[in-house]
Amino acid sequence: MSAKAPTILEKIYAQRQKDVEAAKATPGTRPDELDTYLQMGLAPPLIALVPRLKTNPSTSFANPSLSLMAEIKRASPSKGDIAPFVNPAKQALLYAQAGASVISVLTEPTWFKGSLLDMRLARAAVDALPNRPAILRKEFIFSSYQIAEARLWGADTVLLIVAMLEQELLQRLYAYSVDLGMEPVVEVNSAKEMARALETGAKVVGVNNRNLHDFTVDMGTTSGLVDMVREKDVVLCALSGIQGPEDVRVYQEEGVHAVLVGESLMRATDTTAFIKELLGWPVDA
Ligand SMILES: O=C(O)c1ccccc1NCC(=O)[C@H](O)[C@H](O)COP(=O)(O)O
Repeated sequence: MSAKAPTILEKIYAQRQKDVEAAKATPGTRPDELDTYLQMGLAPPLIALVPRLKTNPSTSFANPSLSLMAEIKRASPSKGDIAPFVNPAKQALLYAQAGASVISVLTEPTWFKGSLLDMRLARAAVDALPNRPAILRKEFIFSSYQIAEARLWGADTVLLIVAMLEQELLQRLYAYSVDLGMEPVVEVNSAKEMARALETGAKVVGVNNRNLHDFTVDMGTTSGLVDMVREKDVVLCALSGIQGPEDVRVYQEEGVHAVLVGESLMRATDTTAFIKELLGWPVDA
């Protein structure tokens, strides 16, 4: 009997383990060195994710209001190249000026063509803005080392994907991230994963409409999980597959608090106009 072929998530995980081992063995970025930098207070100041997600251009006129997590995505395993030569600093500034509450930066290099430098530049571009957006390290995280890296390179939050992590490790990484001042975005794709996310005490949960094993996108995935958090103090975000205002309107009516948009923003010819149209925000918002 032939062994089952690894899914894309398993392939990414295996490659990232090698990448992290290499970084940990490199003089200058060994784990004890990152710890020392953190203890010396060398990580840049950060902002709190939850309050930032609760402020957005629609706070004054929509109930519930809806925040934007805008992603910088050069490429992806499902689509190949999307915008390989995007300037992450300029893109981050555009997103921030259009009203994004969070800028999500993919830092995985092999399939997404991202890097920690992309994230650092996105942060630098928005750093001096009043009420700047939070910076999310969008990564396949399985080690506290990657969370320490994120903090030192200027993230305000990190992604923890429940499907990749045993509960004990998920809990440990969640606690480590909070210890460093970063409330993570905990990503789920099913009711079972949502229950595990809530068990950690997560305050921000992202439901990924994309199944990371087979790439299928089901926009009803988020809708199907709204009731699990309706009475809870949890910010619920819909991730992936969002292409137009109709997708967003449905989520907003269902009580979703934020949407994370990657590809359709990267392909927009007028990013600012597209954001306003997508979120139903006035042009001058
Ligand atoms: O985007 C992919 O093809 C992908 C495949 C396997 C694992 C993760 C993947 N994407 C990461 C994301 O979660 C998305 O970049 C993000 O939610 C934005 O999605 P979209 O708006 O559909 O670009």
